[in-house]
Amino acid sequence: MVQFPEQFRWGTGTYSYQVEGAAHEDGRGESIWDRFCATPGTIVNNESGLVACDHYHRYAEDIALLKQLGVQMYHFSIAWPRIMPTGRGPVNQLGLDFYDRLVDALLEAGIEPFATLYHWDLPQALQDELGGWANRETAYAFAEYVDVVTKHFGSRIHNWLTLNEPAVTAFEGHEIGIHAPGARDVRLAWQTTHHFLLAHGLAVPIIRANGDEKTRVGITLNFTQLDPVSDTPEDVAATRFMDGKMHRWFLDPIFRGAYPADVVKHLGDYVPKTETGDAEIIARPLDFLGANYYTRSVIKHDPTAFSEYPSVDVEGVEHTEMDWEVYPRGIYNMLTRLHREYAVPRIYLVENGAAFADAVNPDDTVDDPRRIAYLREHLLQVHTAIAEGVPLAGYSVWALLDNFEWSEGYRMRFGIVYVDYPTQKRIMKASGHWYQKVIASNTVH
Ligand SMILES: OC[C@@H]1[C@@H](O)[C@H](O)[C@@H](O)c2nc(CNc3ccccc3)cn21
Repeated sequence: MVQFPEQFRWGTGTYSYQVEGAAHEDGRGESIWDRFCATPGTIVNNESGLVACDHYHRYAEDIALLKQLGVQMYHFSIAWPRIMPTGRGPVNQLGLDFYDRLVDALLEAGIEPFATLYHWDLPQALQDELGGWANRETAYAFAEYVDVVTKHFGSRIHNWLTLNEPAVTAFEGHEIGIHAPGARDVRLAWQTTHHFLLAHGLAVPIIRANGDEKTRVGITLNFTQLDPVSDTPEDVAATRFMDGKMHRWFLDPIFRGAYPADVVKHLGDYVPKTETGDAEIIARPLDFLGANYYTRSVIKHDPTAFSEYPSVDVEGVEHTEMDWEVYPRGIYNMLTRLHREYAVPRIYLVENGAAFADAVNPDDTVDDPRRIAYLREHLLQVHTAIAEGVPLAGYSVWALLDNFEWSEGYRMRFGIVYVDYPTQKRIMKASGHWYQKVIASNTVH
């Protein structure tokens, strides 16, 4: 049994496009994910977030679940297309009204809102008019949106995350093409990474100016344990590059003020175009780093690869429904690395969780022992990292609810609460009851 620190905060989360639904309600504009999902063949079963978990209408019921769990914090994202339906200019009051209801209900329940300003749902109008994140202008449009939102919520929301996982939305969305907007252009993908980082840096002083003495700002980056399939120089170099692409390309400009030289060298003339002053904007000091961890990837050299090296399957070890290896030691490695190499002032673990094939029993219960085991093993590693001095302030399990899992649609269930989509009925899974006890006792057995 391990005891977590007195002030350690426990949470969970959801994100706008994955749970809200109400895609055409109350003035919400189209997002690039609406457009992407409408393109046949992009999403399993051609599903979309049009209805999702109907959280837009059922948020009070979902907050009651948060209260039942006993969480102290709740991660959610604000949908830019609800606030500014065309991405710039006119503000949609009904969009602000929804998040007013959500935030006020959270505060009423004694739950700290942790708001992410961008979780991949760019207004489609900006994709049409500017080319989306390929255009530097979109970073400035993001800053305008951030100003509107933080002016409105700055006295009630004190923990802000500018972006969720710029690496994932940059490369899955613009290089691999399995996320919105579905581009497959290496040069464009790397250029978007710079515009995401610029957007982040532009947002930081705006959030502070519109907040108060309790306002804290961060960004959420995703981390995967990366190991070479062998110790050959080629496999080691391929792994080092992928660590650069997925991790150091974002950590270094934010915490060290410059892109990592080895990646810049590798990219050659594919390196993003930047402007004087960008580096200083991107490196504006943060109060905390949000970190997501799920799994390990074992990387193999490929002589034809340039920007993406392949990973190999690891046989004989547990995998989740996403075919992600269960590798708890990786969360310890990630946390201690951030502390050792980047001296991050404070860290929140924003997402950690697993998709398993959950099913409802005849008595309306859901047994998910594999998820309990996954969470327990990762939390034990988290505890070891904290005991070694990592300034981890809180942990949030992904996710509160089963939800729209991007290109996988609804077949992947990450929730500690089961969602029966045809009826929208919520059922707390065994992992939810287990997590409730972890929070109440602040211990993991
Ligand atoms: O896939 C589970 C969650 C997803 O639902 C969240 O919206 C997103 O923030 C999230 N990020 C990761 C980590 N990495 C990742 C890698 C490749 C594709 C998608 C996500 C997992 N997840």
